[in-house]
Amino acid sequence: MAERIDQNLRGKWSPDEGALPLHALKWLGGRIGLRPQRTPAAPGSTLEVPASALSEAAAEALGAIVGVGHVRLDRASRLGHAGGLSYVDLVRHRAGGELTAPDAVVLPASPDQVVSVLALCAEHDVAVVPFGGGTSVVGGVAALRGDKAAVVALDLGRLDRLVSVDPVSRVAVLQAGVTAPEAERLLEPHGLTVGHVPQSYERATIGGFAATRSAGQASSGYGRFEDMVEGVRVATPAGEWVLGAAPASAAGPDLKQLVVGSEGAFGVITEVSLRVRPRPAVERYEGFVVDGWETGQAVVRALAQARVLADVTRLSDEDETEVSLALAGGVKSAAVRAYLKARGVRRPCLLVLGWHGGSSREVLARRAASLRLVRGAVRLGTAMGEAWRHGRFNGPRQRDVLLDVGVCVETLETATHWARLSELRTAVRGALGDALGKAVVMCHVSHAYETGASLYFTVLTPRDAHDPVGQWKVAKAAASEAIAGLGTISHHHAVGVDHAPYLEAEIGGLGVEVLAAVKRALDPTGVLNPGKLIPSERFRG
Ligand SMILES: Cc1cc2nc3c(=O)[nH]c(=O)nc-3n(C[C@H](O)[C@H](O)[C@H](O)COP(=O)(O)OP(=O)(O)OC[C@H]3O[C@@H](n4cnc5c(N)ncnc54)[C@H](O)[C@@H]3O)c2cc1C
Repeated sequence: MAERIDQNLRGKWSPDEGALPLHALKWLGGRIGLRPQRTPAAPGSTLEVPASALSEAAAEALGAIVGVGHVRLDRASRLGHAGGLSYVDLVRHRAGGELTAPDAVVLPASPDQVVSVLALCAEHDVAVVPFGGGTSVVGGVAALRGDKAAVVALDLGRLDRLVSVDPVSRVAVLQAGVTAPEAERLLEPHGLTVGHVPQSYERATIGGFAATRSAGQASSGYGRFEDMVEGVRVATPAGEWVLGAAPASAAGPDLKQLVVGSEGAFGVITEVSLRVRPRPAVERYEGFVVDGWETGQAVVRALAQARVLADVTRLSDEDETEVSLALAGGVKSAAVRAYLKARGVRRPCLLVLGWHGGSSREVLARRAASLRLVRGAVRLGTAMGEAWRHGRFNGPRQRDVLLDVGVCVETLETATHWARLSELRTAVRGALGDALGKAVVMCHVSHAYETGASLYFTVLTPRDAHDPVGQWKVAKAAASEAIAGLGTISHHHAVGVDHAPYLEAEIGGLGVEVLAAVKRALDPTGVLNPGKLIPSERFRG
């Protein structure tokens, strides 16, 4: 667990050294006019961390609950919990902007300890930022104190157990701090899987997924994370709350769904009861290319509406397909381009489909049902599908090396109904292009529903060396304005700080009031995650 507290990993995703290949640098030079600049990944000693504002009395009392060694006031621990992993967070850790560190890091070892910590923090006027994997990209773990005297990061890494497995009902209870790979490792002997595979898989936690309504790459087959949540155990300053007595219930509104997505503002999720599935014996991934975005989205819509989506269904637009081929480089991508040209595909859009099942027969039957609707596509076979699977977690590493050479590289996401999907995509691309000038704006659909789909954008542009944070903030605001009214401000990254100003436009003033009222009931003095989810001015503790 201790290795998770590593400030060096706040400036990049992984400690592995890597460099951008020459062909990719050349391509970026031509496409966005990049002139490479060096950015240190972890300047370490140059970052300023002010003296801790946590009172001695509070630190001692916290130590009495969690153990003295588990209240950390040292610089490395505090820097290791200063913010999440958005582009702006990474830039700040590379000394490109102001960084706010918590006054201390507190590591409870049990749900009961979390309840006691919250009561104590309320008594000592200390804000609490629940911290899972710290992979938030919307400011969800920013160390904001609001109107409190101090702020601590509540690292849930010691809540790392598989509590129980009910193989008959296919329900497993996991503690909140269990990371996704660890959850799979713990469930493997039972022949079970969670099936939640976001790109942040390697570092994010079960509690974080529940707190943000996360969606993984296989959401078409396994569902979004909230679909998997059977129950939650939550610590709040008002006491413990346990929800989820049955798989379905008409006992009033579904209160567990009020906790799921509450981003640490209502309580700290300490255990999650999850619907789990048998581990697939067979997984088959294939690549296809369709001609143009409109054709591609019509195919995905047809699959969704006929309810024959593959477990992984991912459509890249022309720009994303071009970048994938350009950055991959080599003989193979040149051969693919030549082949597509020969087949008359003018605007290649890559479609990756992946089916899971208990046997080859089952997988092939599901594949056949899907492929009946994938008309007019060029098949690139399992090699292309497997290449995608092999590189499915490479995004954050590629981001590290792009950052190293001075690229502003960030993502944002939304969702809307099919009838508006293209309008929304055009609006966001236009807003980002206008704000950033020479930029590549890529887009893909990776979560599809009968009535609509998500859109996920990745932006590459030369970084403004003088004000990298301001450069992205302007672009992000422009994109958020474009989204408002056409789609949701977040399909799966959550609200955090970044999207809080846009929440009211989506859920209405009454909606914000309802959230504030729930917070008042569970967290009357407002110690939990100030400034996240509910804008501070709308909540008075
Ligand atoms: C490179 C990269 C790729 C990503 N890809 C995806 C993706 O494919 N799909 C996706 O959905 N998201 C993705 N994300 C976003 C992020 O990984 C998710 O939001 C994830 O669910 C956060 O989990 P975490 O454990 O890191 O939570 P954290 O970042 O630690 O916390 C997220 C929020 O939840 C709160 N919180 C954390 N744990 C608890 C708890 N136990 N109780 C109450 N509140 C808590 C925090 O205070 C914070 O507000 C990505 C992020 C990165 C950096």
